[in-house]
Amino acid sequence: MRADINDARSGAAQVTQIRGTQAGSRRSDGGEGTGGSVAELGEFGLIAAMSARLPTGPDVLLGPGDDAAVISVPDNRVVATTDMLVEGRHFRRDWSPAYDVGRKAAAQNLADVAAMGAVPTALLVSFGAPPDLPAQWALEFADGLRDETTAAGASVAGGDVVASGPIVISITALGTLQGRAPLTRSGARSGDVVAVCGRLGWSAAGLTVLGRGFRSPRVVVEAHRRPEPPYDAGPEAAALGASALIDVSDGLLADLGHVARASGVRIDVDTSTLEVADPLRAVAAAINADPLAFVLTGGEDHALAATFGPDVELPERWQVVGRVLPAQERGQQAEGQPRPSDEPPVTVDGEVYDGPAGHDHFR
Ligand SMILES: Nc1ncnc2c1ncn2[C@@H]1O[C@H](COP(=O)(O)OP(=O)(O)OP(=O)(O)O)[C@@H](O)[C@H]1O
Ligand SMILES: Cc1ncc(C[n+]2csc(CCOP(=O)(O)O)c2C)c(N)n1
Ligand SMILES: [Mg+2]
Repeated sequence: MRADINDARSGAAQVTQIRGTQAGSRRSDGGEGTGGSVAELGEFGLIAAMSARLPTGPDVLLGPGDDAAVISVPDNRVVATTDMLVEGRHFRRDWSPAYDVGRKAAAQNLADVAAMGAVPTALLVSFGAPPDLPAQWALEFADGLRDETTAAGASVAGGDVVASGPIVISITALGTLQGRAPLTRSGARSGDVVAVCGRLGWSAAGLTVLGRGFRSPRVVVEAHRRPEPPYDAGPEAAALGASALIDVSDGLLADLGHVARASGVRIDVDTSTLEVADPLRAVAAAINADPLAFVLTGGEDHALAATFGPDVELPERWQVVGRVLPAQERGQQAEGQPRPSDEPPVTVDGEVYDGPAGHDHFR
């Protein structure tokens, strides 16, 4: 067993060596960053150029270069999640630089690991690109991936490249629970409070601005291009004894809906507790909309939303925004009323929210 690990470790060192050599030769023969397309780089040139820019840390025993990676599993369990980004659906090349798409692609996946109360260890990155994509785009994308992954303390263990129509990115993130129990969506209990750590509505406001052909307020455009999930708040929530946890990717109401349904409870959000930052107000005013809609239903900021028992003392960055209520009893329903399972599981100031709760890819 020990010997295997040692073999794998020495293998990883060799791979690093090979990657360094390949990247070096690419650079010296002008294949990288000279304005050529990914087709000119070729499949293996692209892999070499991208992987030379990506980080491998101690959990990756064998990184890019072989048929598969070998990653250590410190506590005998691995947290695994996968997410896609499709050009035109999740990002536009004229709205976001490649570097930011790399950061966002990593962030979206790393946040899902954090949302289990876990710490990310490694990413596997699949990248589909049209052959005429400038190689520089792919390399800057890799730089963004590298920086976000490193900031979260993880590595890129491998991936795949393929020719595609629009750019398609599929990332699998792995993580470790470090001996803790996973924080699922199903543990919320009536009497708990709902608390959020991170920004809400900023990315949606940025998307609105970009969609109307503007580039300001700059802070919301930046927030849309480059989310900043509070990764360490996931394990923190676990340590505080949270009962459920989720990242807000589709919208607060939509994602709290997942928690409420999985837990068999209702949740009421108290809008008086929600911070509506000035840039969100400015965007809403410009389009004659309600800025609260950004906060309640905007996705892609990847804040973490948790439920905690009422007696848990929360650090300042966790803002209590609502409470968990018992599921409505069937017996209380008047005849002809919708069955409890049809009731929206999340209300806003005690009322059913009038409008979509968040993003739905197929609606
Ligand atoms: N094609 C699929 N096959 C199997 N399971 C799937 C598939 N698509 C989604 N799931 C599962 O459904 C659950 C919800 O998926 P979803 O992509 O909505 O995740 P999310 O965490 O809610 O969103 P996000 O990834 O944006 O944070 C996850 O557990 C996911 O693994
Ligand atoms: C060009 C463009 N159009 C629309 C959006 C908005 N958007 C796309 S996916 C998503 C929810 C999370 O997705 P997933 O569930 O896949 O993680 C949102 C809010 C965007 N980012 N870019
Ligand atoms: Mg999620």
